[in-house]
Amino acid sequence: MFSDQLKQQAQPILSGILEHPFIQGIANGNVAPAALQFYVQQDFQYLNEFIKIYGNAIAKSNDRELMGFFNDQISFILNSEIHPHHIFCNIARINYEDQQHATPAPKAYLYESHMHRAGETGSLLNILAAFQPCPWTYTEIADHLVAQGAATKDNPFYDWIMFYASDDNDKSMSDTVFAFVDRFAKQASNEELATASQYFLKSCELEWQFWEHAFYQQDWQFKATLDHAKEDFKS
Ligand SMILES: Cc1ncc(C[n+]2csc(CCO)c2C)c(N)n1
Repeated sequence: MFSDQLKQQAQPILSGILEHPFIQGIANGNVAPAALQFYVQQDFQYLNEFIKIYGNAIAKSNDRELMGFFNDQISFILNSEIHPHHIFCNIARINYEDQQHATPAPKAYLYESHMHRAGETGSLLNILAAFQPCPWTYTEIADHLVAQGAATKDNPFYDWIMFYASDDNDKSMSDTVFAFVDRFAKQASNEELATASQYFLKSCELEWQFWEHAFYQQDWQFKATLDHAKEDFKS
């Protein structure tokens, strides 16, 4: 199946994510507050873009099942994804509302642009492939942390891990997306599959880059220039 092929192709990137110092920090309950804060600031912006991309995806969908799926994703982001953000904010001792006005940093900007670009191709296969690493890598991260015994009650990230860990009784969100991907892949040419695979793998790398830029707080070199320019237009 195409989804199995995608997972296999992405293995080196997935290993890189699981070994990333940010994820290791979650495993041992110790991540620098500055990294958590940068993550929440950037993720808030990233998820806003995600909602718009899902909205566009609904406009391209022709069946109610897919429309319902995208609708569920939007609801999930609006109503549930705030929970893991609150966990990071509590650990970093920062106020969530204060983190919601950041300028997207270069890596987040690239990831958001990549998603929009997938949308612009007009192909639901490309859109689903580009967005799949979002639920997939998070489920893999959480399940990996549970399997390595990191989800203990004394770990401050316990609730974060359990939020994303897959539930035995429930088909995970990630499996649902892979099922849609396979459905569209059946009607696709080899060339279309190759394109979708590139969208998928680049999003996987951008997931890695997202942890990386938060861990090291990588921002625009001339961020002060950007921010000063914003001030110039404030009345
Ligand atoms: C950079 C980044 N990637 C993935 C997620 C996790 N996530 C966001 S929405 C969603 C459900 C799928 O629509 C999941 C699992 C995140 N918060 N930030």
